[in-house]
Amino acid sequence: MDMKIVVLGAGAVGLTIAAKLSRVADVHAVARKRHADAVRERGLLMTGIWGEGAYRFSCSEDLPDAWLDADYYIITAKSTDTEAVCRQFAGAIRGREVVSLQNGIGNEEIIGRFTDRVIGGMIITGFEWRGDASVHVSVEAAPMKLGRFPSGMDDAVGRLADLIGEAGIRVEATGGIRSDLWSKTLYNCALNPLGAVTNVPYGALTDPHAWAIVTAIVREAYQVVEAEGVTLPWETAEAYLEYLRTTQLPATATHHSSMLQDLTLGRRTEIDFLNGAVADLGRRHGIDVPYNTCITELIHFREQL
Ligand SMILES: NC(=O)C1=CN([C@@H]2O[C@H](COP(=O)(O)OP(=O)(O)OC[C@H]3O[C@@H](n4cnc5c(N)ncnc54)[C@H](OP(=O)(O)O)[C@@H]3O)[C@@H](O)[C@H]2O)C=CC1
Ligand SMILES: CC(C)(CO)C(=O)C(=O)O
Repeated sequence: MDMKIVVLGAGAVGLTIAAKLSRVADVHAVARKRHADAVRERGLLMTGIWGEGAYRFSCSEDLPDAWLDADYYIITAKSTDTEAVCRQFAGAIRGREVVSLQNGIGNEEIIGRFTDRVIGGMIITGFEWRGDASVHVSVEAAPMKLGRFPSGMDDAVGRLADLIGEAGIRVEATGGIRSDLWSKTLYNCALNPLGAVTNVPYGALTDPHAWAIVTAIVREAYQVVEAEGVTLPWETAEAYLEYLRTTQLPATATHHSSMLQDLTLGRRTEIDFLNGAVADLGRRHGIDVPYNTCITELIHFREQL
């Protein structure tokens, strides 16, 4: 019997993941009406590095009863909507395997208030809207990571990773997902708000003036990660900055951060789950976090303009 997967809050990331998974599993995506209508009429249109095509799968604004026994519920709404999505589908996700495939720090903790089976996910691939239910997959810096939150490995994580791999997506299961979530958060904290306030793609941030700010943001965040007891693959902030500049940045140099896209569309950003979370935790640990505090305030100011 095929595995049953439900994607909740399916937008650029969620509809594309649903499309790929629909080739190897039974999939239902909960999306906004205009996307759901388009998926039903002509399928999700995908272009870019994950291949081209029209993918048909079950998609609606609600969660039909037939999907209340899904094996996995994957949340791909913006972090700002995690709480609302969990509340809306609380009856369905209680006691179920729920995966967060979102950016930032705090989503898994929110989901953990609604189910005791939380899987953390980290994805470092670019998904851009090209129209209703039409997504371009632009860049990819590393395989997706999946792991039991806050730590550990088990069969449920392994089975999901195998399925996602079968669907043709690069993925690795890990026993230390918090490390991956923080690694991605460092990347987003370093690049997203600065790219958003200056209206440039990531690649432009290697300019020495911009890089000085990136460096300060990362150094503060590094102290916070250490205080949180999370071990990252790089021993020091400087080692991470070198990896960011020479490996991660070139792979995504042309990308305009999702935060810039949010500001352009007049939407709330995920800043409180990125630099805002770093600033909050820093204050709790007694660490000075002026750069993360400043860039968080700046983004909140821009959100209102
Ligand atoms: N885009 C990217 O390249 C990447 C994004 N990410 C992360 O993945 C997450 C998702 O990003 P992305 O896909 O770009 O975001 P999108 O805004 O494209 O997708 C989220 C979708 O969920 C919808 N939604 C929210 N609540 C509900 C609900 N209750 N019922 C139905 N639909 C709902 C939103 O609708 P509405 O807008 O109307 O509220 C939106 O269409 C974020 O955390 C992001 O940071 C991670 C890696 C890459
Ligand atoms: C660069 C990218 C697309 C990588 O996942 C990202 O995280 C973002 O724009 O916020």
